[in-house]
Amino acid sequence: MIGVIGAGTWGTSFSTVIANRSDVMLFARDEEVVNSINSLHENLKYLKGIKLPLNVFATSDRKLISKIEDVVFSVPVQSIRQVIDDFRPFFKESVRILNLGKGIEISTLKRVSEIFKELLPTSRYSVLSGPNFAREVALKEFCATVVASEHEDESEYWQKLLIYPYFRVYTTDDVVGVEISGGLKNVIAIAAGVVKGLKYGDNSKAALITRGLAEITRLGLKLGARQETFFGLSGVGDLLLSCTSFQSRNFRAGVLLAEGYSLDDIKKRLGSIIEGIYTSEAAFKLSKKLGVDMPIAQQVFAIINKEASIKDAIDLLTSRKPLKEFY
Ligand SMILES: NC(=O)C1=CN([C@@H]2O[C@H](COP(=O)(O)OP(=O)(O)OC[C@H]3O[C@@H](n4cnc5c(N)ncnc54)[C@H](O)[C@@H]3O)[C@@H](O)[C@H]2O)C=CC1
Ligand SMILES: O=C(CO)COP(=O)(O)O
Repeated sequence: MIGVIGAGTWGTSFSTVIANRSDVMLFARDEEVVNSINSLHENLKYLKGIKLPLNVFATSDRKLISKIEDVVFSVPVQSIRQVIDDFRPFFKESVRILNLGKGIEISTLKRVSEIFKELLPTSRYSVLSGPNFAREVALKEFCATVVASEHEDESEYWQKLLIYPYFRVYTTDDVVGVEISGGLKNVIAIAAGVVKGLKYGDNSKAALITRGLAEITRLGLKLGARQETFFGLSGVGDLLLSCTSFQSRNFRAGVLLAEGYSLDDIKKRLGSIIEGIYTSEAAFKLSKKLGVDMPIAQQVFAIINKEASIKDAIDLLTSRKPLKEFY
């Protein structure tokens, strides 16, 4: 039995992948979600219209995690600290963790691996990230993804468990690179949505994605990541996906910002987490702290923080001083 904490869109969809090889216990905090999964085999709140395999069960009883060795975390990054705390009394000491969340904690500027190291130092941590829209995965459309762990046997454990003809899993030991690329792509996806909402052309879109990748890579390298990771599935793969598709909530949030909707309205309309809103603040703070030039992320945060209008932000980005392409 594998445990999945967070029965939102991705946690529910990901359970269908695990269910190819193992029973799944989904931990939800919302009784309505528990009941709909157990009685209808469908998560009506987060993944309506998708029938779940019969070996996916749900519960709100945290104590049941004490019987489980392998735990997948699929909760928004700003809530992870709280959720670890809630479950901590019940975890096995050497619990194996696979994190699916994409982002950076604003209050500490920590990546998720660092939060786990702080709160559950004896756990065995891996992170999975890549171009994987939840609904397409649940529909078993082919995709690829990457699992990163500092310990090869851990990433290979998850690879063996999850890989399936429609779900191709690669491994790497570059945890920093996968966490930074997966988290930061959401910020650039908001900017890409703004560009789309303003009806800019395809040249603008390509420029934004490429320069977005350049600044994500600069931050990653400063934190010790490897350059090649940014050309991989969690890097350019997920960035392309999220910057070009209305399936991305971050992209849609950007479109709605450009159309003049307030942040509160956008959150209500989309109804599930828009990680880039929060990661833009963490990126802004990290870029200042580390002295890394991240002009697009900084302007996304300025728009979200109401320090700049969209017009001001674009004026500032397009009138920057001439630069070498890589610096
Ligand atoms: N939806 C997608 O296609 C993908 C999402 N992700 C990432 O996975 C993470 C989760 O995303 P989604 O499932 O889409 O979000 P969601 O908004 O659909 O679901 C979030 C889930 O976390 C739970 N949650 C939130 N705060 C909590 C708290 N304090 N305590 C307990 N539970 C809490 C919610 O009840 C809900 O079940 C995000 O970091 C997202 O970027 C990654 C790949 C694909
Ligand atoms: O991370 C994702 C796909 O890989 C999901 O993107 P959004 O959070 O923008 O919907």
